[in-house]
Amino acid sequence: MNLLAELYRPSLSLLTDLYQLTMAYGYWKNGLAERSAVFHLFFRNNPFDGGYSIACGLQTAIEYLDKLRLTSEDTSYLGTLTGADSRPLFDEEFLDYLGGLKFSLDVDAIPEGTTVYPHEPLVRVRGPILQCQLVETPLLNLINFQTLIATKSARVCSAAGVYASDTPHDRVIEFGLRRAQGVDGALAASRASYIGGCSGTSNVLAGQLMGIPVVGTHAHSWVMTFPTEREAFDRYADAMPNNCVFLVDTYDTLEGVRNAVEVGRRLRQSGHEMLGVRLDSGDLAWLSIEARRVLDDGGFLNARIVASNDLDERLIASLKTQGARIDTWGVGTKLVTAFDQPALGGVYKLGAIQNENGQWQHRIKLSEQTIKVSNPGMLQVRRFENDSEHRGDMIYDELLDWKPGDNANMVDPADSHRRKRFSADTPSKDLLVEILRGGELVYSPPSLDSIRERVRENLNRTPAAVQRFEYPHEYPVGLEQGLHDLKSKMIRDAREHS
Ligand SMILES: Nc1ncnc2c1ncn2[C@@H]1O[C@H](COP(=O)(O)OP(=O)(O)OP(=O)(O)O)[C@@H](O)[C@H]1O
Ligand SMILES: O=P(O)(O)OC[C@H]1O[C@H](OP(=O)(O)OP(=O)(O)O)[C@H](O)[C@@H]1O
Ligand SMILES: O=C(O)c1cccnc1
Repeated sequence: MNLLAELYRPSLSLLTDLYQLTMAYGYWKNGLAERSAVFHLFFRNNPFDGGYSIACGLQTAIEYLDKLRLTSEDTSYLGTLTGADSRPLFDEEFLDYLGGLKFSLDVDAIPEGTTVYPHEPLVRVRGPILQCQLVETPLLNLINFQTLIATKSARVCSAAGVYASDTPHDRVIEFGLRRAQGVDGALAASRASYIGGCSGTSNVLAGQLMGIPVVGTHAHSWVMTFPTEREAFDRYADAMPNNCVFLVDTYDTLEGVRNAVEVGRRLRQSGHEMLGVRLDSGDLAWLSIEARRVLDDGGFLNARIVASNDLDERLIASLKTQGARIDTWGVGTKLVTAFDQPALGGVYKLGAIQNENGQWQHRIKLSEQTIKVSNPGMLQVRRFENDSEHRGDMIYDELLDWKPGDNANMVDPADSHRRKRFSADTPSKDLLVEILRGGELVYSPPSLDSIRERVRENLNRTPAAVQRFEYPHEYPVGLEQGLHDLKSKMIRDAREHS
């Protein structure tokens, strides 16, 4: 199933910023359109003041790249755009060139579900510079948002105990559709939330399009429709005996749990089991403890306690430490809108460009802040590990001499005095894998469930100190020594000549 193609049946090729097209025109006019370049997509800070992020959005990016070509409707529209003198922005010959363009990019990327860190290229795009430029904005759009939400989801799910071996029973359900940022925001958030560890979504279209399990209880309006809460639960049980999670807080929460127990007994007599109750207001810690007692005393030891109401990872962690007996967490607004940090600041920077003789030339973007200076080269990430944990990631340049299997010496990009060494026999692997070659897909996209499994494996191998919410330990990410030396020289040269 191709989510983007389903949602946007017409071409998505103009889903880009106009400046990508103005530059494309400039490259073409100057005879540079086919000049090879390499760009990297990366972010500079983990979201939510956290210690890690979860790569996400690649499959949607592949769907976009795979279908990429400009239709005659696209080029006709571009032909209507005019400049300050009211003349066309683009000439006909250029529009014909765009219309005939067969995208031929090489794309490498870190698979979805992998833990990733600041400065690491999540996606590397190589090929004619005009093409690299046109895909910048949509790649950022797709990867930034889904990476942000998958990271939020992983944090929420970790807090809820989804990844802990002693609480395998705990679940998080994504309830965000009603408060998400539009239709695509909601669907992309459902996908990324599922990847981050949620067990299901309330969004039925996400279920239909992507096979995400759909889950639903009932609203206060159901209870308010009937003269009494007891009658509302009875009528619901009659209608849906196989899906009974009763919302118990419309009038008096514990009275609501007692009503649920009564209706649950009646359900049992007809051969059905009440699934649980939902709490949606009040002191969720105290009410869940009391609700557990009422359910257990009533003989409903397996009935689940679902809680919702503006939850996020910090509130869930606090409720856990208060001894809350909640085992299913319904999380909406704060998950799908990434409420406390609504955007990931991923960027896309040029690393190298070929000269007219086909030789690669490194490029760098300077900044007042050293940490914001881009990394030159054709970058790859090497992850070093031991039997149980990831130990550090080294960004290296495939155009330089260092090769996998050499001793590794990496330098902290924020502080060149901080270094880390890994001997040649330390187990390690490259994180970026081949996705497209010459515009053709060479990657077998994994299922959503295997991406979820990758998140679990990666978090299991990420040090606990890196995963904690308060002042997380900084996971070591460094530049390979040769790359660090080249970058330092380029900074010195650029500053001398500016
Ligand atoms: N034990 C608790 N510790 C910390 N925060 C809690 C606890 N119980 C509930 N909360 C949170 O406190 C916030 C306020 O909840 P409360 O039900 O009092 O207000 P409300 O949502 O405005 O209620 P109502 O829906 O009845 O208007 C919610 O975000 C809720 O998740
Ligand atoms: O709080 P969130 O994390 O965003 O989770 C979704 C919320 O949406 C519903 O409330 P709403 O008041 O919209 O409808 P209701 O009448 O079903 O409670 C639900 O009861 C949750 O409280
Ligand atoms: O099924 C639910 O309980 C639900 C669905 C959407 C939003 N809030 C709750």
